[in-house]
Amino acid sequence: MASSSKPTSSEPEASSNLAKSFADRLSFPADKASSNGTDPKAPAFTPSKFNWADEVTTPVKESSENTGDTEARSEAAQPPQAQQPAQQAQPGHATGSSLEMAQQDGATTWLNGSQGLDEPEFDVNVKLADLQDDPNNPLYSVKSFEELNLRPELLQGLAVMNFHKPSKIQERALPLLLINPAKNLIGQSQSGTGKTAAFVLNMLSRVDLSTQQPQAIVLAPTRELAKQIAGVATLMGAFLEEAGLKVTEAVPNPAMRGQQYRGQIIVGTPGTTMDMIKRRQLDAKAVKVLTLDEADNMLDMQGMGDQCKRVKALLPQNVQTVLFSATFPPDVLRFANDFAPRANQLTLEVESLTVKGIKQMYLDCDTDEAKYNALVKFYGLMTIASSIIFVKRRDTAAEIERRMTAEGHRVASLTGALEGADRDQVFEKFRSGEAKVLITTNVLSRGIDVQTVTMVINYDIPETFNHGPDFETYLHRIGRTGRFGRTGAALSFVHDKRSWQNLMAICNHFQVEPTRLNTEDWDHVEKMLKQIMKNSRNAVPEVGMEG
Ligand SMILES: Nc1ncnc2c1ncn2[C@@H]1O[C@H](COP(=O)(O)OP(=O)(O)OP(=O)(O)O)[C@@H](O)[C@H]1O
Repeated sequence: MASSSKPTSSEPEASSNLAKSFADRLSFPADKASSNGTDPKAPAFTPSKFNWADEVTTPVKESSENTGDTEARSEAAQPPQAQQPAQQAQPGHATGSSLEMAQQDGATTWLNGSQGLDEPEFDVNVKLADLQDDPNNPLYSVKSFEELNLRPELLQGLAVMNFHKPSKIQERALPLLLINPAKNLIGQSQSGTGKTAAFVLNMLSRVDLSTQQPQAIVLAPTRELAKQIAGVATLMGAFLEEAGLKVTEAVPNPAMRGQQYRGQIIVGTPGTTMDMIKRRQLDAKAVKVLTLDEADNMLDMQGMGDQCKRVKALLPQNVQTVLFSATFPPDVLRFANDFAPRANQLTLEVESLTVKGIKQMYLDCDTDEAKYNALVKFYGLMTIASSIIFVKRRDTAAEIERRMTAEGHRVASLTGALEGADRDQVFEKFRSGEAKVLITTNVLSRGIDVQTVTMVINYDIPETFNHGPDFETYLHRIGRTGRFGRTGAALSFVHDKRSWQNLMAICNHFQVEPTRLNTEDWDHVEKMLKQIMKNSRNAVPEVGMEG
């Protein structure tokens, strides 16, 4: 539901007005004197579990290295290891097994195919095919992949993945990407709408398979996301393997020390990719496509912008530059235009950015410690298929992991404190379903595509460095659920004036009105959650896109 007021800045005064206007509408004190679920006088909590997992959405896939723990940013601490998630194909020599996987053992659901949808109890009105028939939906498509003159082997790959029709971003971006002579593209589309397939198909269409010299490079902010993209390219190109297709990861990996990086498609993090080119382990002379996924994050000069610029400077001048993200804040968009000059652009208005299938809620707590109690109550209330808890700091992640494990929950925690092999292992534990709850920092806020995720929790509201609201991170975090037309829920915890103001500023920015869950009455919370999920499943998402 869109609010009528226009988004404003994160300045304290603007925020407190916002908070007040929300408070008026939601009967909630703007100064957050706060009511609460930790109140000893609150009605006794009786956990009559309902099974969220049964009721909500679907299957599994893959993952992401980056951004922001509080203590450490980014890719810096990413040593080695190339362990692949059990279900993910081994880039470079993947295809036989990936195809087998695609054809048996429920792999089609893992491959996200539209026919692989395992419809939840309330999901009667939300069928992927229906969503792709709605012109207002970002998944809408009237055209077919066949019309794009793709290599026949790619059509076979798409069919195996159960990609029957292109989504709106694919339908619009692909003709622009595939045009000859190649043109640069800046593409924006909501989270979970299929941007990966768009840029992967472009690369797979352009590479010359008679040589294994690198010809296309994708840069992603995290180890996990690079691996995920490599997995998609390998699967989509499975039928080209015989013709010589090789997809190679450029993430920290001791096994590659001194080795040559071969393969037409290289998917890596910017630091490793740059190092490999500089050390001449990666011959970039023939590279004709450079793609940046999560491009606004990648071009952020406080983050990886410098590394990306340096990689680009090492490539041939006429390289096709392709930038994709769900978010392009205006200042980054200007920078993106310098990085990808004269690019065709597909962008969205800010009010179109949220995925309507994601129900947004918040819980009000008295103190930081009260948030933990509320978290535990919340998890006691229902069984959630898979969920991600986003926190600001590594030590918070470790503490929640310790306490939830002690309470018998199957949790995993992945922060920048972990390195290569350990990261892969923890993430695989979550992706495979062995751990139902992933506790993480912003390191995994972007790009991860694990379809069983039905709930995202903002234990800490995402903040910028100066403690203002971080709009983009919020959007990417909640976008870990509600993938490709599925429904999901996002629950944000507020506990003081700043967290409250930041959340309200974020909601106003994206013109959404979050539902307040009243922690004074957990039975009521349970009823509301049931109702919310039921309604969100019956709602048909409506989002437009500018051409
Ligand atoms: N045409 C299609 N038909 C069916 N499923 C698709 C299609 N295109 C993409 N998907 C599936 O949709 C899911 C989301 O796709 P993807 O990860 O590319 O989203 P995204 O737009 O890159 O999201 P984010 O902004 O979060 O990175 C994936 O599981 C993918 O396999």
